[in-house]
Amino acid sequence: MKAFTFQTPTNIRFGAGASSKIGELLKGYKAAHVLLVTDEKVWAAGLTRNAEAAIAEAGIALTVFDGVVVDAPSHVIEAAAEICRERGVDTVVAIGGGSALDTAKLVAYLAKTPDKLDAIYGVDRATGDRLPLLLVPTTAGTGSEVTPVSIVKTPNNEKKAVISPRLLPDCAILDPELTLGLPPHLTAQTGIDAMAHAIEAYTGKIKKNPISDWLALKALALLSANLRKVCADGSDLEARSEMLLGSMLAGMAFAHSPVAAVHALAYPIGEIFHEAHGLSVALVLPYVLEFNRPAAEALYAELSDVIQPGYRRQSDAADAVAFIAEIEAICRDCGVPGSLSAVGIGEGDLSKLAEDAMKQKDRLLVNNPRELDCDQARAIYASALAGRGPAAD
Ligand SMILES: NC(=O)c1ccc[n+]([C@@H]2O[C@H](COP(=O)([O-])OP(=O)(O)OC[C@H]3O[C@@H](n4cnc5c(N)ncnc54)[C@H](O)[C@@H]3O)[C@@H](O)[C@H]2O)c1
Ligand SMILES: CCCCCCO
Repeated sequence: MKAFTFQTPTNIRFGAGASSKIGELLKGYKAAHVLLVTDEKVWAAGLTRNAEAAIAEAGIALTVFDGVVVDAPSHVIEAAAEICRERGVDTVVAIGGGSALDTAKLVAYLAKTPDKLDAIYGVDRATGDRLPLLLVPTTAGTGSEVTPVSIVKTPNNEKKAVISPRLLPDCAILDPELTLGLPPHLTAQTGIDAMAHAIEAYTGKIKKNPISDWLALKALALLSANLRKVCADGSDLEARSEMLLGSMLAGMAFAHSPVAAVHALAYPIGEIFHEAHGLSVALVLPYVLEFNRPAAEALYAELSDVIQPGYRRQSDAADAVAFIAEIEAICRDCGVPGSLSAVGIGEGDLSKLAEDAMKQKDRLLVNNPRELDCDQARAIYASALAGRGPAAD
């Protein structure tokens, strides 16, 4: 068996109402002044209320930073880190989606180690200390609460990654009650992003390992069994719980066997057309899988009865086709638009999208089960523009 390493937060608290118990946890981290990182919508929805009450009950000072902006722009991260330094914050808590979690990870780091963000983009370049960090996801989701990754939007609208074990939190608190109010379109997009994490981790060419495989398989089983349910009825707490667990397991999986072409082709849609990350992923997912199929047939076949428990295995070829058809059906059933045209993308945009996707060659595309060049990336976008149906070869 190939050698591998595995790293994940040591402290995970999972359960309905878990965020209400954050006060005792913070006392354990000797917190005296907490910065709560969230965004206006999450705050206005009352999702931080229980945590704020618990922090007050514990006699801990609190500064609320509700300035998180989607895709974690660098200037927001730097501003919040400055607030920490100015006000003597000693602990960072985030309650929100991936944008809030990614913001908080770097706020906790930069508040303690005043690096320049430009100096720490990439792998293992953030080597300093950070403030104690607790992450509470409200989408299911990016899995950012258990990954060593923060994705940052730079001033020139590029998405850059800081990848360092320093970004893993001291504690991940998963409270499914906080996801109950996630609207159906966000539920679908974030759930499909989580499925893409599991699929790409499972087919990762370089770092796939037995633990990332087990995590990806369990994640995919949980996510595919519950996504339609929570899109139809967001009040289903058990289904929401399984989605949150699935997205966390998918995060752990891709943290060790990184994502690939689905994400490489999704990023430019977010950067150029400012579409939400999850939607960008969902718009290209079936088409990238179809492109990969010749090289990933056996692996996709292994996933065919994971996402459809009643599916009877036939042959790798047939099972891989069935797997992609079911992913396509999940996207369709959960309301994902069937064409890139739904977000204003036209034929004239495809070359630029493909050129930008190729910028992820060294970080993401290297993990893809099938090599792809710029022309093939453009052809995949063309298939995604043409809409539901077979993609490019
Ligand atoms: N660090 C990682 O490992 C990792 C992995 C994947 C994606 N990401 C990044 O995460 C970001 C996407 O995160 P996301 O998909 O969770 O969305 P998000 O954090 O950008 O939030 C999207 C919207 O959903 C709202 N929202 C969040 N939770 C809600 C709730 N429970 N009820 C109602 N509204 C709610 C937010 O207010 C926001 O308006 C992107 O920047 C992406 O690059 C990071
Ligand atoms: C290694 C880069 C991780 C990307 C996270 C998914 O957007």
